Amino acid sequence: MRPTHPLVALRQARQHLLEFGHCPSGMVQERLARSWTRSLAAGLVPGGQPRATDHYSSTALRQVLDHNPELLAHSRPVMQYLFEQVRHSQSVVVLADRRGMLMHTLGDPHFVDKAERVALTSGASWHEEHRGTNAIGTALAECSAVQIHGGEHFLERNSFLTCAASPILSATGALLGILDISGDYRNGHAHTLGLVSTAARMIENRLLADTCQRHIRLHLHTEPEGIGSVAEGIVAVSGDGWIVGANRVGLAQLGLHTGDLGAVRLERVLEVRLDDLLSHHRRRPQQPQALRLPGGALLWAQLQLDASAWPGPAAPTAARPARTQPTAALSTAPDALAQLDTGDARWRAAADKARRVVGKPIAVLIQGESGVGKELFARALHASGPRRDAPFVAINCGAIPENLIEAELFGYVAGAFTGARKEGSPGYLRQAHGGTLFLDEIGDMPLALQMRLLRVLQERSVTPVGAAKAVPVDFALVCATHCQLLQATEQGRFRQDLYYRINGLTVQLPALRERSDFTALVQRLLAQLATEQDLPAGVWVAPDLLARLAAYPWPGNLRQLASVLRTACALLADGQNTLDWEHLSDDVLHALQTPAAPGAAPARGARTVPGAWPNTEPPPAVALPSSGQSLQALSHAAIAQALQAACGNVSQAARQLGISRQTLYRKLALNPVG
Ligand SMILES: Nc1ncnc2c1ncn2[C@@H]1O[C@H](COP(=O)(O)OP(=O)(O)OP(=O)(O)O)[C@@H](O)[C@H]1O
Repeated sequence: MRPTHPLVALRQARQHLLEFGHCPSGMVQERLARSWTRSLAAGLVPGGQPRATDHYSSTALRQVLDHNPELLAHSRPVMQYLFEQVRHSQSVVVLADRRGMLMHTLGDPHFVDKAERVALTSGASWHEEHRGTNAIGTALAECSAVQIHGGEHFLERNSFLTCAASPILSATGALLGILDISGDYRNGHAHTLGLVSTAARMIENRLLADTCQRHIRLHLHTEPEGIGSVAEGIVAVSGDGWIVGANRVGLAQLGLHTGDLGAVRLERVLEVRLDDLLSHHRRRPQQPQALRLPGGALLWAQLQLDASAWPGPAAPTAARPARTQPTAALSTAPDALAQLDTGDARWRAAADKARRVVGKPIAVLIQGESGVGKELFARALHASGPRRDAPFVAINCGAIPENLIEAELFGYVAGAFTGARKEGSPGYLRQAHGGTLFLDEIGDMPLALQMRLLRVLQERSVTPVGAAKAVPVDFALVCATHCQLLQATEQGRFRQDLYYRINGLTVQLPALRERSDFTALVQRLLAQLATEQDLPAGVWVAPDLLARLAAYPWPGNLRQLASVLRTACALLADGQNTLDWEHLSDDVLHALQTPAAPGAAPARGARTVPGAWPNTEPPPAVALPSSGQSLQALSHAAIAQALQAACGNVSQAARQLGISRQTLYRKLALNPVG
């Protein structure tokens, strides 16, 4: 909204702020008062210049562009459309990333010169810390649409501007960036905020359709004619009925918060079963269906399914014969893997590959560092397949003492050995009959047992210890390892014949530092923790801390991240919902407060948030590696920091890193810390 307070009131409020450090209430909008106070606290002076670190290098800009391909791709056409609407009004249309760095601008040539003078150009930071109150920075800080007009800007040099900005959110509610229109304040119009907010909604809807293409999408509106308009709600539902994504309207229509995503089933919020929705859609794909909210209100819904993800007659555009994908299979097919999908392309490629062999007699080998989620992936694979109602039996081959592993795996008959249970034991392999056997850390299995396991897999039967007869077994086999098994076979530590038997299909899960969906993962973990710790929904991480977490190399991967967030949630005071530095334990603080070397670029393939740590803390005791060093070096530095923070206590350091003591010893054996 264009401000209604007169210029005089604005001047008096600013004077009061400078003299007393706060704005008198009622003089200016609360949101503006908060933003001015933040600007003052950042050390800015109204008549002064922006902070020295207000412009990123071209390398940093390139990295930000590389990290946001989907946001850019979906924003560009909308920005072009927006630009056509404001073409002759001396304005620029701007897209900024989630830290306020300008990624793309489209400007009226008459205004571009002026805009460039105040750095409304790619690479400039419009974070409040750098430029004080401004629409981009304030929309980021408040996570809501904002219009800042003329003298409301904190820095006087920006007071010739009028700017309207709106956040762009992901399908899971994570802040992705800011869309803004900035122009000469004399041409300011109250409608600009509505225009920019609508354009941001258009981008969000395109992004949602893209990231949730494997899911069933419900397009919702109170009028059937409203479906397909920018005012529609969109809700993404997994194959087994969980609401996994939504736009803001969709959340509001169903009375949900972003924290509910992934934690609430569709039938809890709409009086309908997913099967019924699908069967209506199969019969009349173009016709919206009327649904009731629990309170009785009516909502119209139309389903959208992607032909590639939902082949068969249910997809309106699918041309496959019904026989290739029976109708019943569509309505019952659960996709537990899709529920774990938070948008990383490498993870998704691994899941897509694995999905194709579910239900087939092909053993899957999951490779990846400790804590990347191999077991969770295996469980989801099991839950997605035809054996999902039978047991999933997980065994950590590295955790069972060598002298017990044979009996534990193959079972034993009564009195087979001293100390054996009187009634004998069927063993894990037989317990998995009909279901899935998950052998974790398969690389740690002793050589002698590898031979016996190979025989079981070849003969599909198991002979318990002390028994004379073999018992038939039938299970799907999924193995996992943190080491390169092929290398272990070359070194004679792992049997080659077993390697080929368990490796029908290998999938490699990316390390957390290599993933591009850090914010979405944090959101997912927080939603789970909110349920686990009975916290109110909507816990989030302060942007600065989030940026710092995103830049940390996470040697313990998701396990470590989950553990840090769990502790932080537990430290939240009543009524607090923002996780910040005060909610971290000291060892984590120490590790995170080690800033990257100035201008340091991450190693190839690493996910980074360039310039994420503008306020450098005291210099590190153990410096992180600088530009060009490998991921191993980053991980090694994090281990060194953790050990230093724990005064050499390996158990404590392992806990902080979120890895087992065994794994830490193994890492230290390979790469000792001085
Ligand atoms: N997609 C995910 N969403 C939420 N939490 C996850 C996800 N993946 C992993 N985690 C968290 O990370 C922890 C470790 O996951 P998991 O045990 O599957 O990893 P792993 O790779 O099998 O580890 P290890 O190699 O040490 O056995 C889990 O307990 C869970 O807290």
